[in-house]
Amino acid sequence: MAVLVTGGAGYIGSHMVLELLDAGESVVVLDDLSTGFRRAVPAQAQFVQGDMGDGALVARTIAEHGIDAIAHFAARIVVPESVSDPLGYYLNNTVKSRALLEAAVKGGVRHVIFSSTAAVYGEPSVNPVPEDLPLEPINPYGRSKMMTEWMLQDSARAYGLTYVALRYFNVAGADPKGRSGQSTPQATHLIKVACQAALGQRPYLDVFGTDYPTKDGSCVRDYIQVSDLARAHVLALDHLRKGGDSLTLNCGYGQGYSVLEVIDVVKRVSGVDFEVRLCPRRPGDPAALIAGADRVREVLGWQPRYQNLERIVEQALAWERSLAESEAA
Ligand SMILES: NC(=O)c1ccc[n+]([C@@H]2O[C@H](COP(=O)([O-])OP(=O)(O)OC[C@H]3O[C@@H](n4cnc5c(N)ncnc54)[C@H](O)[C@@H]3O)[C@@H](O)[C@H]2O)c1
Ligand SMILES: O=c1ccn([C@@H]2O[C@H](COP(=O)(O)OP(=O)(O)O[C@H]3O[C@H](CO)[C@@H](O)[C@H](O)[C@H]3O)[C@@H](O)[C@H]2O)c(=O)[nH]1
Repeated sequence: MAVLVTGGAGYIGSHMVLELLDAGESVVVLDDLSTGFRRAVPAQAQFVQGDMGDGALVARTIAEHGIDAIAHFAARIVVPESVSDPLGYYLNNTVKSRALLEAAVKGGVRHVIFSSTAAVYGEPSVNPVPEDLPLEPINPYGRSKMMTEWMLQDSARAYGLTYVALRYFNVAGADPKGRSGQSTPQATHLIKVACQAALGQRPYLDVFGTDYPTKDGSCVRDYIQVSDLARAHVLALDHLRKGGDSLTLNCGYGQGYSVLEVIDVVKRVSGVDFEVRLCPRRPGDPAALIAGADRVREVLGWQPRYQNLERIVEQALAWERSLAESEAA
């Protein structure tokens, strides 16, 4: 038995690969390296370079490696890009997920763990957001993910596979042992960008919006540490392999931090008072997104290990330093 990790050369997928290897699993990574990195895949994992939409390649990979479960991370993930290129997003995230699922069903794969997102909720009417809130995504990225959730639901009913859809809130930090982290040079994620500003790799940091109806006017988000998140996937896989039902679970800590609070923590932890510019709102940003986070703990017995923003920022800073050192070498 082996687990196929699509997008395993990317930020979150590479942490899942580490978590699976640490748990003694056989791992095969399928990644087209469009935003991922070959060096992010550890030597103990098998690597197949290719497109998850290539049904013949996926079928061959499933058969050759005896795949019983797929952890499906591969996607395009930049919300504003999905607004300017919706068909590109529906192709990669929805149409190619359909091809992957078809090959999985035909190849007898029993379980799928899917990377969904808080973006399926759009502008939620309540916070913390419960999983059963009606889905009203406000951009093509969120819709492309919602449709894949629907395909999974329908496929589970029709073909008997089981799945866990995990709706991530804001993912941050890096492997505590320094083996992986967020490597995308043009990443737009707040904690990454703030760490780059602290290390002098960016001249300043923009705060997008200071007039939101929140505690200090900036947006509030629930930041979950990436290895904690990967651990939830491993528990989800155990749950399915033991015969558990299909599930949809939020992944967050249930704790919100404003953009200005995050910046304060990055300044304090780094000891650098970098320049911050107050800017107009960024289109498409909901004011607040906090996970209703009880279900994942109750159903999977998930216990976070790194629920501490200072610690998450320390990991992100350490990773940025190591990236800078490896680029300089
Ligand atoms: N980063 C976040 O805060 C966040 C939040 C919610 C959900 N997610 C979801 O988590 C998953 C992983 O995101 P990430 O932050 O690690 O992004 P990432 O860009 O680092 O990783 C995506 C990986 O998928 C690969 N890929 C893309 N299209 C592919 C294709 N057609 N075939 C094969 N490989 C392909 C890329 O090369 C990359 O390695 C995505 O599904 C994303 O939607 C991320
Ligand atoms: O330079 C920056 C970058 C971000 N922000 C703000 O910081 C917050 C968080 O932004 P970001 O880190 O870009 O994450 P989100 O836009 O919240 O989206 C993330 O979290 C979503 C789920 O909550 C996922 O679906 C997305 O893939 C993932 O990028 C938002 O209010 C941004 O406006 C700034 O003010 N300045």
